[in-house]
Amino acid sequence: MLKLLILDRDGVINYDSDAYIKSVEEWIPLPGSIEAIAQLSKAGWTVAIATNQSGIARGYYDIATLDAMHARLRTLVAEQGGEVGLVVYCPHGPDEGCDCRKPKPGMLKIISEHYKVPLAGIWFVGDSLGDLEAAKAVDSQPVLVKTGKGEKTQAKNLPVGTLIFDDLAAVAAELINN
Ligand SMILES: O=P(O)(O)OC[C@@H](O)[C@H]1O[C@@H](OP(=O)(O)O)[C@@H](O)[C@@H](O)[C@@H]1O
Ligand SMILES: [Mg+2]
Ligand SMILES: [Zn+2]
Repeated sequence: MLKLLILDRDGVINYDSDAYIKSVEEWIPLPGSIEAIAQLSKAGWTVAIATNQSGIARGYYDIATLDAMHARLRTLVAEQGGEVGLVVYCPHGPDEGCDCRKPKPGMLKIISEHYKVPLAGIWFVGDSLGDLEAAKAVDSQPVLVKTGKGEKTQAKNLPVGTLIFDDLAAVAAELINN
């Protein structure tokens, strides 16, 4: 079966900001994250992304800008010999009642259906409680990294069984070496 790993974006792959990541220039990879994705990819993992992007609904940036951020991510990973799989985002605001905004698991379901891989036990790596709750909702494995909002999230009441790592590089090392 396909080795599928799903990542949150802001605070896991790139630095996050309480002012949102509003441009390609503000989209700055966290140390080791690009290399981690490339190494996972070269080790046979399919790396997909599920990201809330309410900044679209709030009018802080547009879809073209979001796509440019993801093109940048793909280029950087490709330069390291890896590739990025499906990127799914929720462009909606918190009050729109959509099915895709985490902590709802809609984006995880889209990725599961795209790759025909059941979500049970699939690692979903995030920095926010909503990421972990989304994983739990579909019996995936919630994985918290301490980057982004992760240290603050760690102080909250985490879903039972949540795994905790310092950063995405540590997650990659665990998956590749075990
Ligand atoms: O971590 P992912 O899902 O990749 O993306 C999070 C971002 O969409 C933004 O989500 C916002 O939450 P609200 O959407 O305003 O509740 C805030 O937390 C921002 O700081 C953050 O940049
Ligand atoms: Mg995040
Ligand atoms: Zn949505």
